[in-house]
Amino acid sequence: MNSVAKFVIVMGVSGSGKTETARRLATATHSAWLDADDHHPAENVEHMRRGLPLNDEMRWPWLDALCKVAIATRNEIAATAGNNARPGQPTPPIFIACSALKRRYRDFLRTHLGPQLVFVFLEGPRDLILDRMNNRAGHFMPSALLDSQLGDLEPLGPDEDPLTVSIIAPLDDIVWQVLDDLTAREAQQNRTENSVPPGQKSTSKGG
Ligand SMILES: Nc1ncnc2c1ncn2[C@@H]1O[C@H](COP(=O)(O)OP(=O)(O)OP(=O)(O)O)[C@@H](O)[C@H]1O
Ligand SMILES: O=C(O)[C@H](O)[C@@H](O)[C@H](O)[C@H](O)CO
Repeated sequence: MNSVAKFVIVMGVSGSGKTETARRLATATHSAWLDADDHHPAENVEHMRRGLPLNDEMRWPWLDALCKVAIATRNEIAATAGNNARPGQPTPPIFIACSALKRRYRDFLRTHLGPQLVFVFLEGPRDLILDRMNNRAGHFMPSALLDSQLGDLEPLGPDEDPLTVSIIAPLDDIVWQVLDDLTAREAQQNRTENSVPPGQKSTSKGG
């Protein structure tokens, strides 16, 4: 499948379905996935557990740690793929569940993870998200923090090559919408590359 993206970040507020979506995307493509929640410093998790929203200062070290893990994972996969060399077989992207609420966080992720990064924004009504948060068990994030999450949220702008998906749809539909879009991006990239005269081909596509 798609090789335009090295990383696909599933973003949105708490409870919008990032974890489930990223996990299912990875299963469908036999790829890896990461949950950004696993890379918060312990103080951040404790802060949220107590019902307090994170601020920028608390989010920067977390995003930095996440980038390091994402790059290490990508390198590990590339090394393994190299050992099993299957020529012409592109490496699927790593799927990452990460809130990435603000534009400046996404710019940081772009700077550190490179341009082959696609953001998928899970968009939905507050009441539906609240309901899903209240009905899931064993998560540290209190639903009382949803409004601060919505307050911080800066949806993808038109210049961010946005892929926005409604979370009203069942998870399987969301997964297929994302995969269809990634495939379309891949086809578009191939068309663009094939329209470039030989000798001037872009080298930006990598594995
Ligand atoms: N499209 C959907 N239809 C039905 N249930 C969903 C859908 N998306 C997510 N859910 C359910 O909603 C709950 C919240 O989803 P999930 O934990 O994946 O959200 P999240 O964005 O990762 O939240 P957090 O950032 O707090 O970890 C889960 O119980 C999940 O199974
Ligand atoms: O940016 C943030 O405020 C945090 O990442 C939160 O989004 C939580 O980590 C997550 O939503 C809870 O699971």
